[in-house]
Amino acid sequence: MPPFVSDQSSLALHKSPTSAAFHGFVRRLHLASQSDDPVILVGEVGTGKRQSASTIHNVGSRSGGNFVQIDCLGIKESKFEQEMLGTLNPYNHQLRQGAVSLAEGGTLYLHEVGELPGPCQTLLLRLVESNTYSPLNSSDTYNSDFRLITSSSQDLMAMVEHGKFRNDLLHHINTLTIRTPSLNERREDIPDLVRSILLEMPHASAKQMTPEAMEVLCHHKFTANILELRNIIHRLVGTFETDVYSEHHVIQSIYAGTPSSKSERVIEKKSQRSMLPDFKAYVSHAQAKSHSPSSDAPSSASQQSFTAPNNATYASTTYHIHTTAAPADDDLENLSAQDMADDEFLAAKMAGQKQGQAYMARHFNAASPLSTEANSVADVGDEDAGNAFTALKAQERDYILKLIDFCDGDKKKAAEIAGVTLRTLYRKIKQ
Ligand SMILES: Nc1ncnc2c1ncn2[C@@H]1O[C@H](COP(=O)(O)OP(=O)(O)OP(=O)(O)O)[C@@H](O)[C@H]1O
Repeated sequence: MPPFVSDQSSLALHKSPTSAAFHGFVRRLHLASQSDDPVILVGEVGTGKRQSASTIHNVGSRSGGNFVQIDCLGIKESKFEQEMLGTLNPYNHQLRQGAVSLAEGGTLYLHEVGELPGPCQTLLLRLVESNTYSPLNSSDTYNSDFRLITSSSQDLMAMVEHGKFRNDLLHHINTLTIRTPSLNERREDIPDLVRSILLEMPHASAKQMTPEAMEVLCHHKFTANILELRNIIHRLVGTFETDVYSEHHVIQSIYAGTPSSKSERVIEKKSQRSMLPDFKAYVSHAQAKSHSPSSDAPSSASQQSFTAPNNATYASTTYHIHTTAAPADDDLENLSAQDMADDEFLAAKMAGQKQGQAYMARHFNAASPLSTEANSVADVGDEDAGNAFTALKAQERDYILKLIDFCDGDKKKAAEIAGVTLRTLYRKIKQ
């Protein structure tokens, strides 16, 4: 593929960004656009490195020239040389221009420069040291005049330490280093990004999302950043025939990716691994909601049950999958005030008692996931109270075990969702 000469649109530098991370980043892009020094953009996959390079070009003094980009991923030495320097046809003496010539007066952008094989790194070093080049098959030497922008999603310093990247080349290309923030660091920008992605798509500009759908998206743990967000939005538009997307549509779009390449498959797997417990927690709440007698009523309590208790269901953005050590048995014997409050809460959840409902309304504003069964138990007469109590304990234990299962064994997460302490959770499954 020949070097790509692009005039693609820039990030809107004049638009005031929402998040502090993006604000600082845009300011650095703006400063870089005012200089002519080499820039290296470092950041995770899909954070907008390519787009940022084109922005620096479009806003800077070289915008009258071309923005020429070469993707260094998997490029072979001979190909890189041809693409960079151009080739003189020995038969008709026609010169096929390379990227260096095309970028004259403009910008040369090398995407994922860390992927360049050793000999290509040497070629690039010679070029940036001498500012001259000779096309293949030609003995003529030309002066080069381009601004160099590179990008990397790898740690080039570590690559230098491991002998995989030339130290001297790194020092030629990293005069200005700009880190592209990950989407997880700038979640406040997601609604704006969603709108701009929808606006770009044919027939999608009027589409909307419910607040709950946007909330799901804003709490998703992105592993491929804006690239992943774009895919989710495109999948939404391409899959569901509706003008307003719900959280169910969004969740399905997050999980319904059908990756086409090996690398995308890896990304998708990672994404699924990181989201699974939160998703399962969502499912458990959705199921509980649909079994609840009030599930169809659009009351604020049932609407909020997705985020309650403690906003823990999927609101945790730094959720890690891990196993949690159980407290020692002795610790479980001594009940604290919190333990007793938790007992009261769980008992209320299971029994549906009046004061329990008040307790839940006061503390969690949540509908009980077991309210159907709980109400039926609460209806029994006094003489059956002992049996009912034993049944409740069994249901309570069953509920917690199911919750732990939904959370892939993560008891801390299960405790968060149940709205009790980890200690209480252990006590409940032991009894
Ligand atoms: N500010 C933005 N607004 C809307 N879309 C954006 C923005 N920045 C990037 N994108 C889109 O996100 C996708 C990824 O951007 P880009 O290719 O620039 O990222 P990258 O870091 O170079 O990715 P990769 O490392 O995967 O090649 C592209 O489709 C791009 O159009």
